Amino acid sequence: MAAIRTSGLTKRYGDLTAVDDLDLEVREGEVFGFLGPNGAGKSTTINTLLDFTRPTSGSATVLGHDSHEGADEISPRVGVLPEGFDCYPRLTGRRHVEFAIETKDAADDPDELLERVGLAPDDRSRRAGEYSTGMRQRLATAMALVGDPDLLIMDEPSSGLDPHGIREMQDLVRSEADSGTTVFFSSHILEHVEAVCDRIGVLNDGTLVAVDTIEGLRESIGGDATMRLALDTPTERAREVAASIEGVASAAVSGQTLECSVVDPAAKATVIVELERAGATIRDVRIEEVSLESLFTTLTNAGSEREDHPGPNPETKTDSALENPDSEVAE
Ligand SMILES: Nc1ncnc2c1ncn2[C@@H]1O[C@H](COP(=O)(O)OP(=O)(O)OP(=O)(O)O)[C@@H](O)[C@H]1O
Repeated sequence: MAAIRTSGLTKRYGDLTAVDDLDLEVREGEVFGFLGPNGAGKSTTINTLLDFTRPTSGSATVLGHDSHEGADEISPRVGVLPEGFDCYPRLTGRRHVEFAIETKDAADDPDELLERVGLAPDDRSRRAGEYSTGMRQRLATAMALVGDPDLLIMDEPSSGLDPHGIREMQDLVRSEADSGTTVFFSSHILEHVEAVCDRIGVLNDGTLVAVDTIEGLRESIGGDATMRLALDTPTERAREVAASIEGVASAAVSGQTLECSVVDPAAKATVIVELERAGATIRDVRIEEVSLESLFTTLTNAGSEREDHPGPNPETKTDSALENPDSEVAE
């Protein structure tokens, strides 16, 4: 069963079509990133799933129930992190979570949830009106986790968080998914999406323009990666070895660097292994992937069409495998 399924979902506001004939499936247990430029229709879609707004036509099911008819069945099983969470300024953070627990008739320990989202014990007893934006976001996340939901719907979960908080949010999303929760979240921050999502859907002007894994999108758009290997002595033999590897489209020597255009991600490790086997000494490896920003720009034409919201810079992302132990080659 799909955790979320929309079919022909359409929402119009007068002449404006915010969501246009959307067919979307989010599988149980996956982390699904919902991307799109400002005004693409992400929040409208989420509001429809949560029955905050009714579609003009089409329908949506959430956890197997119609989003409107089955709202009472859906609501206790869904945790929601809304965009721009409004707190009760006079109530403490802990009281907010206690309130969510009472409302859902759940048996959670508020401090355990607040601990999970990194809200310090002292802060839990402070009035939420005194909270920073990031603290409010952590509080809203704790409230979304109440009742161990089967589905988490998060609108911009990284909003207002510092880099440490963003990392914690990513860990939390992954650990929720590992325990079987489906996570559906919208974001503009592409590197966060890339870090946690199993699949992404890209919405543009209310229309779904792509659904795939990030690797799948890279492949379908034809994004080759470029490997730059700094060698002690970049010989013609080294170039030939690299060029003969399946998945390497071309190889060229420039100064001390051997540059390979790689069409199959698996070929990157082979290039290193085969060059070393051929006696080459590799000093450094740099890999430039087609960045998610670049994919996003290609899919949404964000740069050319929306002068009010300029598109992200379609530059490639550079990783040095030797400097960054998390990069693909080092794994
Ligand atoms: N209540 C409303 N009345 C009229 N138009 C609306 C309403 N809500 C949304 N819209 C319009 O629908 C379109 C989609 O808006 P929506 O908020 O769903 O986009 P979004 O993808 O979530 O954008 P953002 O990334 O900026 O949050 C926009 O053009 C917006 O102005």
